[in-house]
Amino acid sequence: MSDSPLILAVPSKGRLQENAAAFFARAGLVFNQSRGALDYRGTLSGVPDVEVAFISASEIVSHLASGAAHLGITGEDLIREQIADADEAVELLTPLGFGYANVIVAVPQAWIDVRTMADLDEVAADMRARHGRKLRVATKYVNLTRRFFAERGIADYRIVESLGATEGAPGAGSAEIVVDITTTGATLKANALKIIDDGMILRSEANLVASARAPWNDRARRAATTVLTRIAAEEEARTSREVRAALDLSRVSGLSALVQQFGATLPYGQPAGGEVVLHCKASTVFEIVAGLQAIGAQDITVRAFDYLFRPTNALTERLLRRIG
Ligand SMILES: Nc1ncnc2c1ncn2[C@@H]1O[C@H](COP(=O)(O)OP(=O)(O)OP(=O)(O)O)[C@@H](O)[C@H]1O
Ligand SMILES: O=P(O)(O)OC[C@H]1O[C@H](OP(=O)(O)OP(=O)(O)O)[C@H](O)[C@@H]1O
Ligand SMILES: [Mg+2]
Repeated sequence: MSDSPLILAVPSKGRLQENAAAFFARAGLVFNQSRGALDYRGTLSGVPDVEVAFISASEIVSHLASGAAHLGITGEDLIREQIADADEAVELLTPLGFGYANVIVAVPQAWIDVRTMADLDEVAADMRARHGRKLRVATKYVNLTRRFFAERGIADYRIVESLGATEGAPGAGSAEIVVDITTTGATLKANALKIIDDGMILRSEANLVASARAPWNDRARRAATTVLTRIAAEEEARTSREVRAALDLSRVSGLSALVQQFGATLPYGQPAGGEVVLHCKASTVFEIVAGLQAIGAQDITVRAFDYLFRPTNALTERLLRRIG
């Protein structure tokens, strides 16, 4: 246990699989799945001390909660649903820009007078009073639903646990309303359902998540640092540019002002021999070029990188702060 490897849990199927694999590939992290595509375990090419677990997005959450995995990619919806003390158990290191899904409350379109959670509360009370029945909510997000309804003071309802095709429940007569995830809205539409105006429970996306309960021995820490450093270097590269120019050394004071104004850096020091190399945010590049031209710079080039390794990175810092 004291020198167990880093366990990295990666979605093996479903919506997140392809995006997660592409995300790691961009960071130069390539999986080796020795015994074919169904194999549950793998390694990372050229990164020692990492064991990759290929499991479903929902299993990844269980592994992170128990400490059976150190790092994983999964949806925030599943984290909030499956872990009661999520903020103690895990650290969301960074959102990943894919796997967007909203957890929402939806009712039949035919309920034209029901637009808000307050309207829904009235419907529920009414059903209880007139028919002695509770409003049935079909969902697999049982905990998120209970929390959200309680926060809004709605108590006259009953959850019908659903394991799939949740949106079909009202049509099938097994529930009146649903709580589920939606991305395009196509499934809701196909089932003649509409979202309640203030019925947004959670805006979710895929996250890179660390377990606070995994055995963070030195070997696992070192491996995690390698993985996170590459991920951060890819992200840093994507949002940064290098600008080079020929600059008369008498104009260097103008350069310092420009660097400061746009939060750029001179990573290789003050220009020597008339050549300037600066790094800046991609979004500021043309303003910096204009600024350089204004102080007489010539032959200005702008380049993107594959990776930009800074002395520290936010991902590693966040992990180390959390696991101590
Ligand atoms: N349109 C979407 N529908 C479902 N999940 C989505 C969608 N968009 C993003 N996701 C994210 O992907 C996660 C996993 O969903 P997915 O349906 O791929 O799981 P799964 O592993 O196939 O499990 P299951 O077979 O139970 O659906 C969701 O919890 C959510 O975070
Ligand atoms: O808003 P949309 O873009 O239509 O997507 C939402 C649908 O996608 C998911 O189901 P999935 O296909 O994963 O099937 P499942 O219910 O078996 O998980 C989710 O449970 C919704 O039913
Ligand atoms: Mg699904």
